[in-house]
This record gives sequence, structure tokens and C-alpha cells, in this order.
Amino acid sequence: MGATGMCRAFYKKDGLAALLMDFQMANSSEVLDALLVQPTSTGHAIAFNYLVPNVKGLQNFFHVLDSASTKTSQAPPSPPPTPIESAEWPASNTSAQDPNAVPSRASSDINANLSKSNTTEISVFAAATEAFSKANLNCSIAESLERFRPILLQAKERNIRVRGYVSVALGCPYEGPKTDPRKVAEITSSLLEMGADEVSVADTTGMGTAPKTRELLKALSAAGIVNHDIALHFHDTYGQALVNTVVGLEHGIRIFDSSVGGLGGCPYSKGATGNVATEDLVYCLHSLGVKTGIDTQEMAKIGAWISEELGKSNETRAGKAILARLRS
Ligand SMILES: CC(C)(COP(=O)([O-])OP(=O)([O-])OC[C@H]1O[C@@H](n2cnc3c(N)ncnc32)[C@H](O)[C@@H]1OP(=O)([O-])[O-])[C@@H](O)C(=O)NCCC(=O)NCCSC(=O)C[C@@](C)(O)CC(=O)[O-]
Repeated sequence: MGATGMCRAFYKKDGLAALLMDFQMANSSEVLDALLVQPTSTGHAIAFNYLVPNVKGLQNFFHVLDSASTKTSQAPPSPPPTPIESAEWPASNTSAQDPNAVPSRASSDINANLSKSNTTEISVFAAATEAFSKANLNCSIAESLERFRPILLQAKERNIRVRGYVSVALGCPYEGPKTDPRKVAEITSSLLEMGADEVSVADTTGMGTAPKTRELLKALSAAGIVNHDIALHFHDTYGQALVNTVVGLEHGIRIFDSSVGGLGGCPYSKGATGNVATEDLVYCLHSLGVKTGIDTQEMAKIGAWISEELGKSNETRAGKAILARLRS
């Protein structure tokens, strides 16, 4: 996940997905402009998240917002979001054996959930080690937090939601696997005190294990950080993302980052794979009885499709297994 826009939602096979191919070519401003000027109706509100490393990035962001609103105010009114016409939801006879079969729902119920409006948010991202902060932001941790202060102030003045990240929270490619949980808690608290709406604590390198995740979460709670201010962002480089997710769930965390097909990764964390695949995360959550409202079969199809379009390998286990069953 470079400085391009990052959408925290899964895509349907329509206009927005076509834009995704441009992610490889377009820069953040072009992607955001297209998302604002040609909003994709998916039936659910989507939060589009724009990474902002400094004030210049914020100015670029505001410039796109302001020019897009000029374009749309001059454009003819866009048609209302297309309701999902009697979507063929899987039969209601959800098999007890398959916790991932999605029960059928009356289409009126689905249409009632049509997105009111998408939202655009920004993200600032600090690191829990000096070496990664230097690599990723070309400054110290303290300097990065000072850089974020005016960004949060200006974003709040315009009622823009801000997500903070703390990278390398469970292991650093430069300083090794023992990131200090108290340092993570200190930076998380600073971002929240500056006004961040939530902080995603990121295992950028995937070095996190269940015991380390448990220790980190205890340190965050001991620092007075409440669970609903936290998201967890697990890369699956060592295959530990799902077990770490369960540790987070048991601790009371309810926001987890993922990427369809396991796409993504961080250019400054060599060898880091993408985030845990959304298909695997959702399959795991459903197996624990969590209701996500996500149709795992559709999810699996989208993951396979976008991985192929981007020429990336599809990194999801559950998604590939679901597709194999559908094709058998
Ligand atoms: C922050 C800088 C720019 C500092 O980089 P720097 O070299 O110290 O910046 P500078 O102020 O010296 O400027 C250098 C040049 O960049 C330009 N510049 C300066 N700022 C911007 C901007 N915002 N947009 C466009 N251009 C910019 C600036 O105008 C100048 O251009 P020149 O005068 O040489 O022609 C650089 O370190 C940077 O771009 N860092 C971000 C890299 C990145 O995208 N990393 C991945 C983010 S995702 C991530 O971290 C993972 C996470 C958080 O998602 C979760 C996880 O951890 O898993």
C-alpha cells in the first residue's frame, strides 16, 4: 500500500473496480478525483481512505476535494445509486455445516441499506521504531508526530475523519521483532490526543505472534486506550494474522484491516506480504459466529478477479477453496 488512495471496503464488479486497474498507473490525487466525480453505487457506504504523509499531502487532498466538488456542482445530478435488483442471494437453507453460507434476505431489506453517501477520510502514519520512521517518512518519530499536529487540526476544521496508523507495532524490518509495546501505546495515545478518530495498530512485517499480540493489547489497555479507538492491521507474512485476529477479538477489538486477495504490502518493509486476505478473515469470523453481512462467495469471486486483473497471485486460502467448491 503506497501513497495511493486506499479503499477500506470490498469492491463490486463495476465502475469502481475498473478504476482499480488505474491504481497501478494513477497517483492518489487522480484516484480520489475519479472516486469523487464518478461515485460508484455499491449499495453500501464506502469510506475512501487517503494516505497523507505531511501537510503538502493534505493540501493535495483538499485541492482534489475542492476541485471535485466544483466539477460535481456543475455536472448534471447523478442518478440515485442503483438498488440491487432482487439480488440472487444464496438460498435461505443455510447449511449448518457451512457457517459461511449467507442466508437469503428480502431485496427490500438490501435496498433499505443502500448507501447514503460514501465518505472520504485521511490517514496519517507514524512508526513505532526510529529506523522505520526514517525509512518511511524520512524523519524521526517525534518529528512525524509534530508534522501530524497541523494536519489533524486542519482536517478537523473541515470535519474530515482521520485515521492514525502505528506501523511496525509487532516487529520492525530494521530493528527486529521486539518492538516495545509501551512505545506503541505512547504513540497511539499521542495520535488519539491530537484528534485521530481511531488508530490502526499495524503489524507491518507480520512478525506478530499470539503472545506478542496479547502483550501489546495489554500495554494499550494499561495506557488507558479504549478498545473502540483501536483497529488491528495484520500482514500475513508468517501466516499468523488470523490467530492474532482471534487474540484481538478476545481482547475486545472489533475493527480489523484486510485486503481482498491479500493484496498490498508496504514498500518500506522488504518481503512484507499484503494484509491478511479479506476472504480468510471473513471466513474465520463467520466460523466464530460473527455476523459480517459479507457474502463470502461474492468476496471470493472479486478476489480472484482483481488479482488476475492486477497480475498478482491470489493469496487467499479460503477464497480459493470456496471457488473450487463452486466450480466442482
Ligand atoms: C513524507 C515524504 C514526502 C518525505 O520525504 P522528503 O524527501 O523528506 O520530503 P521533502 O519535503 O524533502 O520533499 C522532497 C520532494 O517530495 C515532494 N513532496 C513532499 N511531500 C509530498 C507529498 N505529500 N506529495 C507529493 N510530493 C511531495 C516535495 O515537493 C519535494 O519535491 P521536489 O521539490 O524535490 O521536486 C516521503 O518520506 C514519503 O512520501 N513518505 C511516504 C511513503 C509511503 O507512501 N509509504 C507507504 C505508506 S503505507 C504504510 O506506511 C503502511 C501502513 C501505515 O499503511 C500500515 C502498515 O504499517 O502496515
